[in-house]
Amino acid sequence: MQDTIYALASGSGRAGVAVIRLSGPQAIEIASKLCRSLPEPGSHALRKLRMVETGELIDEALILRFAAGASFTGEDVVEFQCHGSLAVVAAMGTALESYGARPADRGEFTRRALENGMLDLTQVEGLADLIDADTEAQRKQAFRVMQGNLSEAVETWRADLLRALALLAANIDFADEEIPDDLVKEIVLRIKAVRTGIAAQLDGAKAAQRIRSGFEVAIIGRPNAGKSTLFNRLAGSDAAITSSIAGTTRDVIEVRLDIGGNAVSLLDTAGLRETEDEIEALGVARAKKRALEADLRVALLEPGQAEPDDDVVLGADDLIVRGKSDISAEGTISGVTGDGIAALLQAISQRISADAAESSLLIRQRHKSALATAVERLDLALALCEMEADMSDLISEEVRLAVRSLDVLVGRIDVEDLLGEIFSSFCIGK
Ligand SMILES: Nc1nc2c(ncn2[C@@H]2O[C@H](COP(=O)(O)OP(=O)(O)OP(=O)(O)O)[C@@H](O)[C@H]2O)c(=O)[nH]1
Ligand SMILES: [K+]
Ligand SMILES: [Mg+2]
Repeated sequence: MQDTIYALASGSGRAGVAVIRLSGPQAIEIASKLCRSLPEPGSHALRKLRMVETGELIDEALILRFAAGASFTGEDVVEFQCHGSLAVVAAMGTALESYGARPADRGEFTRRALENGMLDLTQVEGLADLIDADTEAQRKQAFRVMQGNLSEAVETWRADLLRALALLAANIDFADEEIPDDLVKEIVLRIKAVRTGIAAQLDGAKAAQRIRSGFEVAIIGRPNAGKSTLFNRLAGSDAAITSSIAGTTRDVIEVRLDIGGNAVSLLDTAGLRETEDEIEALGVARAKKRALEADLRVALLEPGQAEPDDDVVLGADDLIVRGKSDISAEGTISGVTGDGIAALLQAISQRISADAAESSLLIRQRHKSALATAVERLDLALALCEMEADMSDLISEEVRLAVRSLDVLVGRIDVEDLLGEIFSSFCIGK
């Protein structure tokens, strides 16, 4: 029999209310000892909680009871909304353990939800992201995946491919006879439709992962252009050292910001120039590399500089700003006075939002890999469909392998290998 597990599901420390969740085959029995009569499944009631042997009162709590099959884990679940003191939570733990429950491991409630089919693997990943969400875009994206939007898409593709397989099986039954054209056409149409749907998701994978991990924005320019000063102004802190000595910044310095509802990693970089200084040269190399990899570059020009140098090639979307507007007539921005900062943030926000709008539901690298494999298989299948000879057997095999990739994606197969990694990021009580 499964253990019955409990954990504090709300944040730890002093609070108005502490939510303690109890789940497992003995949940009802254990909870009944503490509060004599439980509310009906699917309802709640206020109850005094006491130790059955001594009659000692622990707390008065709101009890929520969920029926097996209609709870988060799929098991019998009782939630106690107690007073949120450390002492009440500790006393509840002692009581629950004395009646046979044990503390839950990290992510154990969610693992049970997965095992009981309440969530699939992508939904678990969406849930993990929702709990970690800092920005509005992260929340929206995680919520969609947790709700099962990716699962639904996968199930639709899977059903279409299974239908294609059924048609192929019928095709094989025609053996040496002429294969009906219509049948081949329908098989090809179905495979193509699925391929198109998957490809659209793959197109948005990069943006989806950027929403999750943050868009990188690199400030670049000549030494002493005022990059670090601008960086500190945008970051709202003194994260980077600034000075009048050219070549002050060496390492890439990074701060996390929320710009217009998107997570951004803002990068300060070494001033770009030819230099004899070995360490500064390393810094310049790093600056170039990170600037090229970044999603957006902000080229800061020094007074008198007509256009950006070509150390780092800029794209059409990259931003060019003229610095030190407090001492230079052509300047548009000043890290010292804050002039033009709002407009720069607005421009960054606009570009990132445009990228973010392209995002799909593929919030993990493994989603992308699984679907890329599926597309490869479908492309092979489609190439085989073009052949003169009857390739039904080989086509079926490729389609089956594509279905297999979809099954891996939602965790229908090969799930065990992934669980450790996925649940290690969960907190206790989830
Ligand atoms: N007047 C004025 N001075 C500025 C402004 N921004 C930076 N400075 C000055 O310019 C000098 C260089 O500033 P930094 O922010 O260190 O420049 P940097 O581009 O990071 O320099 P490196 O890291 O050496 O490449 C310092 O003396 C700053 O005080 C500005 O907007 N206006
Ligand atoms: K400097
Ligand atoms: Mg600097």
